Amino acid sequence: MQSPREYLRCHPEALRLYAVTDASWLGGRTLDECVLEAAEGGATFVQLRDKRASTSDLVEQCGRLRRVIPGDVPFVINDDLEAALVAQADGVHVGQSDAACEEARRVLGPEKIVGVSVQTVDQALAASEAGADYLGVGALFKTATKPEAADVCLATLSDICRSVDIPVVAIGGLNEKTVAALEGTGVAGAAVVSALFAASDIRQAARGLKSAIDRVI
Ligand SMILES: Cc1ncc(COP(=O)(O)OP(=O)(O)O)c(N)n1
Ligand SMILES: Cc1nc(C(=O)O)sc1CCOP(=O)(O)O
Ligand SMILES: [Mg+2]
Repeated sequence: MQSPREYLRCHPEALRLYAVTDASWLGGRTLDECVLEAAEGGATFVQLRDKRASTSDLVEQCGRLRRVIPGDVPFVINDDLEAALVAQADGVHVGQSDAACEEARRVLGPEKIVGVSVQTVDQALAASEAGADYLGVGALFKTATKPEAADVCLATLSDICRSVDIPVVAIGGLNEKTVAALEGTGVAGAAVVSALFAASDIRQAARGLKSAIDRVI
């Protein structure tokens, strides 16, 4: 059977509509039902992101989410290497203040996906050299989900895409309208939190986002 890492290498389009969870946008709905709706609407990749959850909470949430996420949709955990290892997630996403990419690779092994957040070309080259499978670049637009996120302009995003041969996803303030700005940048996809999980109809929001992304990428 193909490993998650090998699957992503063969199917970079799996990054097109990258759903990042955030429990604060769910408005009383369960995470499981929201992620199921996102997947049914066309989300192609899922990241479990819960900055307040303990490792054991993440492992438990991961077990429940795995049951609703289709088998061909890669599923990674944000930040927590131990949770990703214990829960047997498809991989982990780490930022510049988290465990280093090399450490993530050492802990999870050669078959899992390691995604790395970068904001500059130098960081992108370093992450690629360290064995990252894809890069997350943001924040492209201001976002209430993470108001403290540093700005990255579209020119830097394009430079990063040109400088590495691994796929890049953009993140930060992306919605059905703003994804149009990604045209021509070279990104493989858009990572989205609130435009999916704050929507009253998540399935419909995912469909709209997927169509909008397919028009520009
Ligand atoms: C796809 C994707 N890109 C970027 C990030 C941000 O990661 P990081 O900088 O580590 O910040 P937190 O998400 O941990 O607050 C991401 N999570 N996903
Ligand atoms: C989790 C995260 N990381 C970012 C970064 O720039 O690294 S922006 C962000 C939140 C994105 O949320 P929304 O889709 O609601 O704008
Ligand atoms: Mg992080």
